[in-house]
Amino acid sequence: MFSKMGMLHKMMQKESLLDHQSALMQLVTGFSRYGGGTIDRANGVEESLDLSQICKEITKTRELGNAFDKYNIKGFSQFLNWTSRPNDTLYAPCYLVNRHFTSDRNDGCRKKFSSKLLKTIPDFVKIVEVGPRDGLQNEKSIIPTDVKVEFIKLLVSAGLSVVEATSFVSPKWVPQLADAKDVLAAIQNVEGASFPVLTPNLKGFEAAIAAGAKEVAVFPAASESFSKANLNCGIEDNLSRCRDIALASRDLSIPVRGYISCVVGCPLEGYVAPAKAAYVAKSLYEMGCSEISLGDTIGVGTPGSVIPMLEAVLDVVPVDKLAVHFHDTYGQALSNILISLQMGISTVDSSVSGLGGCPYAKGATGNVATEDVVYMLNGIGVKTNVDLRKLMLAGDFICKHLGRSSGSKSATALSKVTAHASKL
Ligand SMILES: CC(C)(COP(=O)([O-])OP(=O)([O-])OC[C@H]1O[C@@H](n2cnc3c(N)ncnc32)[C@H](O)[C@@H]1OP(=O)([O-])[O-])[C@@H](O)C(=O)NCCC(=O)NCCSC(=O)C[C@@](C)(O)CC(=O)[O-]
Repeated sequence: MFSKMGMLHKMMQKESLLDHQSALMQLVTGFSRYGGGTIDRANGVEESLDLSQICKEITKTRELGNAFDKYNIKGFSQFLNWTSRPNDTLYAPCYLVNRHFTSDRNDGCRKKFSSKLLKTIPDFVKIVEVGPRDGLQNEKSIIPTDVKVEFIKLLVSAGLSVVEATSFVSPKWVPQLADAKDVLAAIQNVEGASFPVLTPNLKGFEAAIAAGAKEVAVFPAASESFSKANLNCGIEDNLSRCRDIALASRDLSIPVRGYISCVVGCPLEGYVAPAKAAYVAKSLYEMGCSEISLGDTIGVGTPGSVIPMLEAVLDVVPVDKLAVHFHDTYGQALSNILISLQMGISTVDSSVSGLGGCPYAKGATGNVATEDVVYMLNGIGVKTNVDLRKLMLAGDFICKHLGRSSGSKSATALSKVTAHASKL
C-alpha cells in the first residue's frame, strides 16, 4: 500500500503526466480507492505523511478537478472537499481518521476543531438509554420478559450508565409493559447502571418501589390535549400527581426525573409555545426533580423551534438539570441535539436502533438512535463511555427479535463496512 501511494505521489509531482488521460485516470482511481478505506496502519503507512501533502497538490491541480467531473468519482471529490478547509496540513489527517469510520473518540480532532462552534459543547455527555421503555412500549406483539432482560443487560455492557427499564402504568393502556415488576426483579443484581422507571401516579410509584425501583420518572406534558390523551387528566391535575410522587420519593431519597412531552409540538394542538414548556419545567424543578427531560414527542422540532423553547426553559431551570429527548420523525434529532449541546446541555436521551414511539402520538416514529448519537459525539471528541460496537450488538439483538432492521443510520452503515466496524 505504501509503495503504491508513494508511486502515485511521485506521478503527481510530474505535472506533465497529469495531462495524460490514462495517468490521470490511474491517479483518480488510486485516490478514490484510498479514500474508500484501504489504509493499512499495520504496515506503517503514516496518514499525515503523504496525504496532507497530496491533498494540497490535488487542490492545486485543476486537471484532476476536471477529471473528477468527467469520471464522477465520489471518493475523490471528498478529498477535494477536505482540502478546501484552511490549514489542511492540520485537518487532513483528522478527516482521514473519520473517513475510516473508526468512530473512536478522537481527542486530536477535538483540539484541532476547537472553533467557536464547538467550544461550548461539554466534554462528557451522559446518555439516557430509553430503548427498553420508550423503545418497546409501542410494540404490538408482546416481547417475552427474558428478552427484555437480556436486552437491558446488553445495553449496560455497552457502557450505558442509565437504562430506563420499564413503566408502572396501567396494563390496559400499555400492555407491552405489563411485566414491569418481573423485569425489575430480574435486573436487581445488574451492576453498573441505574434503571429508572415511569410512574404516572402514586399507585404506580408504590408498585415500582415495592418491585425494587431506585429511581422513578414522572411525565407531564406541555400540551393540555396530549396530557388528556396520554394520562387521562389535564396538565394541572397531572402536575399535582407528580408533586405527590416527588414528596413520597423525597422521604425515601429516591431521585425523580421529570419528562415533559410535546415541548415544541403536539399531535393534537400543533405548535406549542415555549412558555408552556417553561411553565411545566419550572413546576418540575420546584417540586425537586433531579433532572428534567424536554421531549419532542412527535419529532417535529427543528433548531428554529428548539432554540426558543430551550431559551425559555433555561430562564427558569439551571442547565445542569436539563436533558433533551428527541424523536426523529422528521430527521431533525441530531441537529437539535447538537444545538442543545451548544447551549450547554449535557444529558441526551436516545433509544438503540431508533426504536420507539408513543402509543398516544400517532405517526410519531422512534427516538433518535443511540448509535447515531454516539457516532456523532465520537466524531466531535465528546466522551460518553459507550462502546459503539457493543451497543450495535444490543441493537442487533433486539432488532432480530422484533424482525426488523435497525433504524440507526450509523449502525446500518458500520455493519455493512465490516472491515471498519472491526476497528471500532
Ligand atoms: C395514568 C393512567 C394509569 C391513568 O389511567 P386512568 O384510567 O385514568 O386511571 P384510573 O385511576 O381511572 O384507573 C383505571 C384503572 O387503571 C388502574 N391503574 C391506575 N394507575 C395504575 C398504575 N400506575 N399501574 C397499574 N394500574 C393502574 C386502576 O387500578 C384501575 O384499574 P381497574 O380498577 O379498572 O382494574 C393511564 O392513563 C396510563 O397508564 N397511561 C399510560 C401513559 C403512558 O404510559 N404513556 C406512554 C409514556 S409517555 C411517553 O412516551 C412520552 C415520553 C415520556 O417518552 C416523553 C416523550 O417521548 O417526549
